[in-house]
Amino acid sequence: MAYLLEHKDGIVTFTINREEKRNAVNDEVMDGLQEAITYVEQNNDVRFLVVTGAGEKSFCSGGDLSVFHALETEDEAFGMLSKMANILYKLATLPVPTIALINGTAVGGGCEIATACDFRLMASHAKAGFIQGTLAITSGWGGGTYLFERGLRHDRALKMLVDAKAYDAQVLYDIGWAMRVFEGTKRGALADFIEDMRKIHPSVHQAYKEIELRKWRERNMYERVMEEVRTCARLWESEAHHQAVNSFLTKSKK
Ligand SMILES: CC[C@@H](C(=O)O)C(=O)SCCNC(=O)CCNC(=O)[C@H](O)C(C)(C)COP(=O)(O)OP(=O)(O)OC[C@H]1O[C@@H](n2cnc3c(N)ncnc32)[C@H](O)[C@@H]1OP(=O)(O)O
Repeated sequence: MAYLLEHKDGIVTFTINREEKRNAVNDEVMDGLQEAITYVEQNNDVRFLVVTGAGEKSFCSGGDLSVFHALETEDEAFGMLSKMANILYKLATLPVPTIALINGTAVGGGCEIATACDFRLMASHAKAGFIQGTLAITSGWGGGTYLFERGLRHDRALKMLVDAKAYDAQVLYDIGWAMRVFEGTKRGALADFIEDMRKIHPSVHQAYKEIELRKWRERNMYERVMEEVRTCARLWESEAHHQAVNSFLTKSKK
């Protein structure tokens, strides 16, 4: 199974379960994340949604290039990108707090998933970055748009995007992208992080999230996310992008 879904003590945990592919996202993972979101929407006893990856090496390495390299044109790319962008928009606008429990490398779309969550807790050995630029594309699942809304200084957010490289956890904490850097188990880090929040009535959490979401609606977040998708789709069909993906896939096979 490409993902695991668990509901325990009010916490729904969605785990991308493709360690051998560094938890890359394929259609099954996308559908699983949608399933997790629908479950949270329909069950009032869910207090938190946690997204994480199996193992210790990777949180998520972004879109599965071995599958999505088959998408050649702008229209083909738009189909895949907008599917995940819509799912991440639902994740980002859930009424319960969402937590990216970053157990290992989070790059490309993996960094976008983490940015769509309210909070990012990072293992000290983990790295994260919007490395899409190395593939001659921009972020395409809405992550760039969320990044500019996450309260980081504008120059730091922009630098993350244009550097297109993975940063250490401590750097990401220093610039305000990661809220905590943890040693030890992710279960322990999560329990510690939600200890105070747990004591607060869920209606209060929902009310605060609604304040933030009202601001997002006023700022046309959904339309901006879809514009990001279109931009990425346009770059996707370039020769530079297809060459960069081929070069990654060929290197992997050696
Ligand atoms: C499509 C949407 C777009 C977006 O909108 O954001 C994207 O997400 S683009 C995808 C961006 N992601 C990448 O470019 C990441 C590529 N992967 C890596 O850079 C590295 O694999 C890693 C994540 C830094 C991990 O490095 P390492 O620990 O050294 O592992 P390997 O490189 O040896 O990988 C092991 C295994 O996994 C396969 N793999 C890794 N990432 C992907 C991926 N994104 N898609 C498909 N397959 C992936 C890799 O090919 C290896 O496979 P084998 O050679 O068969 O063992």
